Amino acid sequence: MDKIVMAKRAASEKAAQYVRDGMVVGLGTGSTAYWAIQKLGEMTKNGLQIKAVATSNQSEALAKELQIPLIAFTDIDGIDVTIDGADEVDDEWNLIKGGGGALLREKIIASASKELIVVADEGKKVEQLGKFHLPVEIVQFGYELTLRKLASYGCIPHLRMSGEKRFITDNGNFIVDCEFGRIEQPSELHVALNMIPGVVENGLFIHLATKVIVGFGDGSVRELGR
Ligand SMILES: O=C[C@H](O)[C@H](O)[C@H](O)COP(=O)(O)O
Repeated sequence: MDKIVMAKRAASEKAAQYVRDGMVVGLGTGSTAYWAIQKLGEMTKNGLQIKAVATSNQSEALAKELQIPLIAFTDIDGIDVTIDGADEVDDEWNLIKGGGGALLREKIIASASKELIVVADEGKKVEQLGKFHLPVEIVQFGYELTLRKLASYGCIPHLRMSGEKRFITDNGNFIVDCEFGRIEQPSELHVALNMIPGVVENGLFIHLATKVIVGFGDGSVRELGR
């Protein structure tokens, strides 16, 4: 198995150990969270009793395929634990997410979770956020204007494409990948970007992660301390 895949899988399988009978579990999105969902599928097959909510149509489909029981939001008060990946994690455990375009649903579910366990390969750990272009979900109407506003915050905005077409999120919106280079003040930027009319949500996850598990190419894992 490829070393990065091994790292992603190891971190995800470690995170799954925190899931207990009776929990409501948030299923993340992406190539790392994929392994957590796989592991939870195996655990439910072996008798683990959980109910899950998914952060994307893709993860929901995978959960169904693995026969992980899903529950409607109307039937839960909150979420016990969510396991999700990240594109970048800094020393404060602030994150950039949304590389797969799922940031809005991910943030709604992370915000409703008592625990957000972030699973990542070692390449995702950074000292400062911003090398990865920050994904921002925007409504389609007037997107040219929203792009200009985003640029006024010091980034080069790239409207995300999927082949020849514009990428459309599960919520019917566009994604703009904002090239900042370095993000000096993530908390302030997070608030400022969400104030722009047309912006639905941005991929900065500030103080939401409660645990970060990093996987390595040799299959070992490390839980980060703060
Ligand atoms: O929109 C996608 C999510 O935020 C992913 O969790 C993030 O992009 C990390 O994905 P991956 O585990 O595939 O690197």
